[in-house]
Amino acid sequence: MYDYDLLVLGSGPSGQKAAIAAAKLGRRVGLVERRDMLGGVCINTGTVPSKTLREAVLYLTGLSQRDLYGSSYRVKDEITVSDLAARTQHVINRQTDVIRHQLARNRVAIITGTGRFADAHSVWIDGDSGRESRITFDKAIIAAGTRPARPDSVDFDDRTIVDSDGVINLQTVPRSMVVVGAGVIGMEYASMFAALGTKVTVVERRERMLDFCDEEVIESLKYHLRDLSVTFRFGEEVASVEKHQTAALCVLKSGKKIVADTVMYSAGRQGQTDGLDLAAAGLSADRRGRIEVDANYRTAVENIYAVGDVIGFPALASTSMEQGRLAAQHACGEPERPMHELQPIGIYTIPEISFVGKTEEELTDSATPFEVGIARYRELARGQIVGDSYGMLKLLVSPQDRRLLGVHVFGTGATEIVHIGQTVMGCGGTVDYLIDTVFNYPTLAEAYKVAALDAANKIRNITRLDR
Ligand SMILES: Cc1cc2nc3c(=O)[nH]c(=O)nc-3n(C[C@H](O)[C@H](O)[C@H](O)COP(=O)(O)OP(=O)(O)OC[C@H]3O[C@@H](n4cnc5c(N)ncnc54)[C@H](O)[C@@H]3O)c2cc1C
Ligand SMILES: NC(=O)c1ccc[n+]([C@@H]2O[C@H](COP(=O)([O-])OP(=O)(O)OC[C@H]3O[C@@H](n4cnc5c(N)ncnc54)[C@H](O)[C@@H]3O)[C@@H](O)[C@H]2O)c1
Repeated sequence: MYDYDLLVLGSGPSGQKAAIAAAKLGRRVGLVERRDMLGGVCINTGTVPSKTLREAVLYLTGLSQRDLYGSSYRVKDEITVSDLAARTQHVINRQTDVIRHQLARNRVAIITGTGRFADAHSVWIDGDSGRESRITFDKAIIAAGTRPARPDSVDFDDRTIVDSDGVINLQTVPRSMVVVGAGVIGMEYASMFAALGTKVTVVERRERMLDFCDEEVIESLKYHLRDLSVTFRFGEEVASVEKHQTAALCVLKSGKKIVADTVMYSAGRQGQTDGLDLAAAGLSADRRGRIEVDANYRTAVENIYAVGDVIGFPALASTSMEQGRLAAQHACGEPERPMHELQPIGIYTIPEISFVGKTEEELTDSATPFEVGIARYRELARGQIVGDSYGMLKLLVSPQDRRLLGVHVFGTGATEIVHIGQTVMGCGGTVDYLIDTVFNYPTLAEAYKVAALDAANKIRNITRLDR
């Protein structure tokens, strides 16, 4: 008999949910994780620390209250790294505790150490004691996640030249910072440091940033960040980053040089598969360390699954959890429904962005007619109360069957209220539901009614002429 019915490698969102789902189905489950990494990248270095840091920044800088109390309003004048770190560490500790208890009460055995395949039914565990132990399993789920990519041309020292793991351990709030890569990670941190008063320069190889989002929303984000003194260098590639005595020097391919106290390199991530000895199990990974899977998250080896960031796009905590649960259900022979195709995106820049469904650009490219309905927070009582004068909600509506095709939100609570639109869309609802329903007042959710009426009015005007 095998030691475990199911062995999960990695305790990030996908690994946790996989382990608990299998345990609920009565399987004997083991979960392998390195020391001090319970909860994965998500809890320890990625999602949760960055989102906690953002809350601390928003609170201490008083940024979100300045519309109400004036541009000099601050909760604390000199914000130190320890002010920020205290809150982050508190949340990490609490969340780690929650995960440990959840796993324990579901009788998932936590095996501390680094796993690598011995063959397709066993792994070696290196538990730091100098001796490896061997564990056997019937089925395995690889949930090993990713780490920041670290090119040789960048002189990382984890003090002045950091990646997104190192940025949460900076010793001081830098006066100036270059952010390499305007992806989600780059833009979230660029927002936070700009809010703290750091002079941020963002260097991005492409001509645009976050091009999967609504263009108007990204224009608004750029406007807000420029207002916080952020400089954008689009269409520019970083050739190398050099460490000097007191600062770092960023050399661009165009010949430009930028000096900054800190450089944060956030230009992509790499699957953590190099230490797994995949070949021993009959598996392989691509150049970026990713493992290929089928629609059931099964790898090329029948009893081994892979989930989360290690399988690539969309590489989000939100989707990873679902992948883990679904893979475990499949591995346990339990019937399951596929993940709903409508998946939200939440980007925690300052201000935040969230959307679900199509963008205007996608609809135009596919020659799908749509009408736009807009609500501006400054016209909502709740928008005035919270002091958000820039927020907006945009609905993309089909003039043919009146269904919602996309929901785009920018500003306070965007990542929360997007789910109202997602639910309507997911249940096949139309703009008429939003018109006919009653919303609490005063709320930001009321934006849905305002935008729905706006879209319906425009559709009516066109239909009248078009008869
Ligand atoms: C800065 C940042 C911010 C982010 N913000 C968001 C966000 O706001 N929303 C969102 O949805 N997503 C966000 N993400 C993405 C999110 O963190 C990931 O999608 C998610 O953590 C992936 O989960 P996972 O299950 O693949 O494992 P991960 O969280 O990547 O964890 C993998 C774990 O596997 C362990 N492991 C690896 N190899 C082995 C081995 N051989 N033996 C034992 N253990 C091993 C590692 O130690 C690690 O703990 C962010 C990511 C970063 C970096
Ligand atoms: N809120 C969220 O959901 C959230 C937050 C953070 C991260 N994440 C996830 O984490 C993953 C990684 O994010 P990321 O931002 O590191 O990667 P990314 O690949 O999305 O972005 C990297 C950016 O860097 C640019 N780039 C690459 N090399 C460059 C160079 N030499 N010079 C200038 N620009 C360069 C690329 O063009 C790209 O735009 C993503 O999958 C993302 O979805 C999600």
